[in-house]
Amino acid sequence: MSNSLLSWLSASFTRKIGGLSTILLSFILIVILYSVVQLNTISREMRELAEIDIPLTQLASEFELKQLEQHILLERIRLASSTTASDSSGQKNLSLQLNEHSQLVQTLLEQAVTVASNALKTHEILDGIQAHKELLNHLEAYARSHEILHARIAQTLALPLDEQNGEEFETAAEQMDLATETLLNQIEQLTEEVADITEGHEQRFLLVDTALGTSAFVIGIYITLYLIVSFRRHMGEIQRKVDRLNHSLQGSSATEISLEPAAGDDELARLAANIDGVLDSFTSEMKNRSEVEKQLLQLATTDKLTGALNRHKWDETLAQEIRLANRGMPLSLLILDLDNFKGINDRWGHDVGDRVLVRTVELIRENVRSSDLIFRLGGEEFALLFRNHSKQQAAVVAEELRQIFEQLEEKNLPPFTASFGITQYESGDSQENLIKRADDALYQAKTNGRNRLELG
Ligand SMILES: Nc1nc2c(ncn2[C@@H]2O[C@H](COP(=O)(O)OP(=O)(O)OP(=O)(O)O)[C@@H](O)[C@H]2O)c(=O)[nH]1
Repeated sequence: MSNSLLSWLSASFTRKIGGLSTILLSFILIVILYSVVQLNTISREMRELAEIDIPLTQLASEFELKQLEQHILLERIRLASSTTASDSSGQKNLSLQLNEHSQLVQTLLEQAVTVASNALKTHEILDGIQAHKELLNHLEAYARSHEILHARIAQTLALPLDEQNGEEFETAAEQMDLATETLLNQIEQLTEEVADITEGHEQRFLLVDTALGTSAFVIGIYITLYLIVSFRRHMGEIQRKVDRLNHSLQGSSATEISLEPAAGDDELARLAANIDGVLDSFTSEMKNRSEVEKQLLQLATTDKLTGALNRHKWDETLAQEIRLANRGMPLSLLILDLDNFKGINDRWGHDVGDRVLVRTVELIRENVRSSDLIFRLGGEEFALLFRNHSKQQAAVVAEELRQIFEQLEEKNLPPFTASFGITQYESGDSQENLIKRADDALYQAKTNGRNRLELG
């Protein structure tokens, strides 16, 4: 249980919203289904109530009328017996009317019994089955007692209403009135009871529906608040991190940042804008870094004065080029040393000497391929590596350079010459072997008079 709660808490925002929305929708669906079922039941109850209640109420009204008529008839009989005791034809007439009246009452009773029986057979929803059963029993009992009482009254009326007979008449008449009144009360009570049951159902439905609706509303509010609070919390955290990152990329202090979004700001829009800022800063930072790295690499591998590759790069590159030459790619090495450079320095000064060194590299670069590598080994000594060149091809280039130096006439630059020692990679050569052969050739060129080239 706690595990599933933990996994839910750490689930994605989309999953959380989906889960909570499913709960809310299920709840609302239950409320709707419950309402539909209850409303349907209540509507059927109302229909059934109308089907039973209306005919019973009508019958009850007719009973009331019949009771009144019966009362009047009995009164008339009493009156007739007290005033014209000898008029037996009037009494007979009234007796006949009472007979007719009694038959009408019996017909009404039969109708009431039919209504109550039908209610018992066809209506299943109302809880008033027991009450209807009781009413049916009452109706049947009343019908029997009405028949008996009427027979007793008729019997008394068959004779003159003397004192004894009159008493019997009064007793039977009173009992009939009482029985009719009791039955009317029972019918009224039943319809009220049934109405109360339906009303109770309605109230219960309203209560449960209100409770469910309120619960759905509370869940909805809770979900909304939860989402808002979580959203704001996560958004605040992300915002703070982005701000800090942005400021640290821009080199300012993170503590100076206002963390509250500006009033009316859309948090997501603000976050997107800040991420853009971070990306911009990051991109320019990366650009600066790669620029710096490039500069550092250049400083580490090139000679500051001439721009030629330096001694450190020379060792690394020569080893690499020898590995390639070992696989069959021709490689030639040329070592070039300016002649009597000390004399240039002495005569023209160190700065002029520097300019000669710079110009030497420029001239070399202008006259070799871009794939040929130029190194300053130290002082006024340079090395060139020619890939895919034999030493004869390298000698052609060296001769060109020699002539260029020799013939160079430039303002602010003294004349100068150089000597060249040239060799090529032989199978199994080490770095030292290769360099030594070139050095020896250079030495040879120097001893042979300078401003010349020798092959080793
Ligand atoms: N201007 C300048 N001079 C340098 C630099 N590095 C070395 N030198 C000078 O180069 C000179 C080299 O002199 P040497 O080794 O005697 O050689 P050289 O005078 O050229 O004589 P050979 O090589 O035998 O023809 C020294 O005087 C160094 O001070 C530099 O960067 N700039």
